[in-house]
Amino acid sequence: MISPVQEEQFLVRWKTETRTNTPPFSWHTIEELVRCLDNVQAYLEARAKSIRDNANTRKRKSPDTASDFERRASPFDRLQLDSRAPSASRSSSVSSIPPTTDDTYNGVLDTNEHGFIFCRPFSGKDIASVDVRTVPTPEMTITARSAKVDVALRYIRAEYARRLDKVPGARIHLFNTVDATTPSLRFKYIPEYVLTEGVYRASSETQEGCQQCSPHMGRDIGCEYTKKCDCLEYAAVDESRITGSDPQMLAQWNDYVVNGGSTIGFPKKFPYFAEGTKIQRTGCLVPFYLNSRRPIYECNNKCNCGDHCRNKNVQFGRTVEAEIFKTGTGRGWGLRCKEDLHEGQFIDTYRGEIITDEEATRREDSSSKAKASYLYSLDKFAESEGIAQEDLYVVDGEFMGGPTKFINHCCEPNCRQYTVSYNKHDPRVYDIAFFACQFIPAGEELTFDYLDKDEGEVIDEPGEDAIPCLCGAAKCRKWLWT
Ligand SMILES: C[S@@+](CC[C@H](N)C(=O)[O-])C[C@H]1O[C@@H](n2cnc3c(N)ncnc32)[C@H](O)[C@@H]1O
Repeated sequence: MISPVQEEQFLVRWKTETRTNTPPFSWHTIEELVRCLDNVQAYLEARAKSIRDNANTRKRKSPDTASDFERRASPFDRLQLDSRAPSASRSSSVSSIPPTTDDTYNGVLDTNEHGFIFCRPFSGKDIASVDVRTVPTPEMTITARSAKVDVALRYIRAEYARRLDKVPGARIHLFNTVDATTPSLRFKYIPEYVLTEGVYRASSETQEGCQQCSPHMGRDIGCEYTKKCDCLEYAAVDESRITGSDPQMLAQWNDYVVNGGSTIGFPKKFPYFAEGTKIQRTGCLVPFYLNSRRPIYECNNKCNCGDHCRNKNVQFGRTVEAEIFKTGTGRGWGLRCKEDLHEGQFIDTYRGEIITDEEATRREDSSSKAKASYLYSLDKFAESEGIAQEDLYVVDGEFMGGPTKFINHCCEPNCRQYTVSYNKHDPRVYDIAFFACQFIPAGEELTFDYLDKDEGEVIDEPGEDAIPCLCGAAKCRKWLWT
């Protein structure tokens, strides 16, 4: 089912028996359109064919346009249809409609609490008139009557900017000197994950806070005695602090190395610099975590250490201003920050709908290969906790999420994503957080490696439909993923 968070409406222009300049229009939800899916499908296929037939005489759109991403966002791809559902070939033909030409918009309509923003069902003359009895709001009528493409694009830009203004945290800007397009309005900015059907977080009762710590344990940094902090129970052991000066601990450690068991009581590695220098900034990830794949366990609101504990960071969200910008290099939109970022600095989390593995497979099967770039499997603890593949959850950030959805891939990236957990007893729901893995000057595009393999891990040969990589790095692998 489509999430009801943002209901989309579609303007249908009805075909009449006789040609008319004032064809009847009416507004419908996708559920209503499904009832006449065969007609809609026939229309889309006819339209696709007509665009294909005319392709030679039309200006070819570069792949660096919004329509490429709009196309993938076909609501039909997201419909869970019952046994009368169209075949796979039907949904793939819907999602493979060629891009519209410059003077058209794909007719997707977005509604919000203020009413309708834009409509333009197809190329040709402006919509001459709309039957106001079938249009839900006066704003929609006015906009529909005056929806020239350039006007519409400005409406869309203004609406997108309005939505960005409402996103909590440091401001997000939109910048495009390449063309008049705006990222799709079919995207809802959400501050937290949205849990969909069949997805459950561990109950908050399972969340423990550290009880032996206090806000002031000498250095005013919260959980500074990492041997004591319960939140760091599963964190990496700081072996450099296990020495012969404490023979009992050394013996326990040697026993642990041979026999395994709990690491409670050993000193742990604190994830962030608690006190800074010019290079090692307070709050930035320490090199051990920066260069490893170890999960980061942050303190939480059940802890005794208080709000200012330095082991709380990602949970407070983005603090740097970000800018979504059109790359102009065939990679669509990208993301950058408006200030310098230090090595190990937290940028933002990845947000989206959390869906079951089964639902992720369904969405992948009914979408293009590029869909994979929005799906993150929450599988960090699968092996250690023995969680079967089908029981894992996946984050889908394509239609709901945050600005990190715009971070492009680079084979020599400047950011990396890390696992951050606030509830060590919940191995299926945790945060994916982006940190700068080197100094990043203001304005430089943020990138990470979509494959993110461990060093030495073998990467499969690219398949026939591998997406070519345009990162331009000296060591570019030439494709995004296999
Ligand atoms: C998660 S999205 C990133 C944001 C995207 N550029 C946009 O405009 O919405 C991933 C998609 O961006 C494009 N992309 C990202 N990195 C790329 C690269 N290095 N080369 C080519 N395309 C890239 C691909 O279309 C990919 O499927």
